[in-house]
Amino acid sequence: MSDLAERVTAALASVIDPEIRRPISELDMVESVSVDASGLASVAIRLTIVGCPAADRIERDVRAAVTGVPGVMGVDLAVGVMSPEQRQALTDRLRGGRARAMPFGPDSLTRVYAVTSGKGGVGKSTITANLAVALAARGLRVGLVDADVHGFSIPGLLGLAGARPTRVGEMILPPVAFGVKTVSIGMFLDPDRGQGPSSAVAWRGPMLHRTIQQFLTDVYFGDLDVLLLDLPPGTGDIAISVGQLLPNAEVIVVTTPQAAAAEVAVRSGALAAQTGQKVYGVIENMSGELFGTGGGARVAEALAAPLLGAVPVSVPLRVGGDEGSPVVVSRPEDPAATVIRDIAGAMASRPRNLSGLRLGVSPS
Ligand SMILES: Nc1ncnc2c1ncn2[C@@H]1O[C@H](COP(=O)(O)OP(=O)(O)OP(=O)(O)O)[C@@H](O)[C@H]1O
Repeated sequence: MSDLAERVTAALASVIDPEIRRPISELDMVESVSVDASGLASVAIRLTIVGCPAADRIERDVRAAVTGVPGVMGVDLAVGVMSPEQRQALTDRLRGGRARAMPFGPDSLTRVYAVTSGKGGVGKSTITANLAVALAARGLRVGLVDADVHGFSIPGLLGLAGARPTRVGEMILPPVAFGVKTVSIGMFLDPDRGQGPSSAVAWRGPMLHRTIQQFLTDVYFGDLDVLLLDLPPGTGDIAISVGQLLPNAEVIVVTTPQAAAAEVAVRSGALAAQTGQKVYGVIENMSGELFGTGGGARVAEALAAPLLGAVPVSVPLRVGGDEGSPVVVSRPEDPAATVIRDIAGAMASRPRNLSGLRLGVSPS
């Protein structure tokens, strides 16, 4: 290969597949590169699937990268598609040669947080989405699984309403918003077959268990620093499934300040202990004049866990959710955003998960 062709190949390493988030050169997507005497670069790339939604972007980025190499006078770009065998080889490689297995078990370095609440409407999904975005804004690699079958509010909160994951073979590539790789049961419902959020409520035990397991196994998150799960409120099947599938997950309990809410929140936090999970902490939401304060502290005390913060009632937080523009990035100075960013700061400062390497030293 000529020097110039080598430089073109090196430049292609700067083109990142926007879904898989790795350089296309690492993904076997660069088929061939040559440069003729006149400086015309002929580049052939192959996309993972036909109709790849990222195709335009990849093409544009390839052209820009190649044109930017000094000495290149023009680009002749051929775009093809991987064969099923090539695709299989790629998905095998992305999995690190492992068989289909759940990558977030006890020996993974990813910190897994399951966010739960005693009842609906306390702002659990809003807090989870903002925490995820705040963590990603700090440079962490963040995944978010919306397992709230009664709500599916995460896609809307992140501006991903209507987004669909891309499938590469049996691998599912999650849409990314605000740096957060996001997957929701809502993304797999087929409205043409009458499936929608209301029909999903009828899903019970085994099917939900399989779905969560599939999310955790088949969705390609890559190496994550943090995985957040938005659980349905209460102590239902999903919470139990997550407890079984991810005994290493730490639980975050969201509650409002009122006594009744606090009581049920304690119950959902206590479930964590039964499945061997730890409660990382409690977040009081909608704290302040309107609803009072104290629920969070009571729940924290009952669960022997810290109160991570009290998020005040905030119009920008709600509006940001309605508009799919999380307040932690759109209005970071908002008081609710500040509290959530502080909680994310504390989470981000924890080392990677070393629960597999317990030293027998209690932190308290
Ligand atoms: N601190 C807050 N200030 C003002 N509005 C808030 C606050 N937190 C959440 N909300 C609003 O409360 C409503 C419920 O929030 P959200 O959907 O996040 O609750 P949830 O606990 O996840 O509910 P469910 O589990 O039933 O889906 C939303 O309209 C949201 O914008």
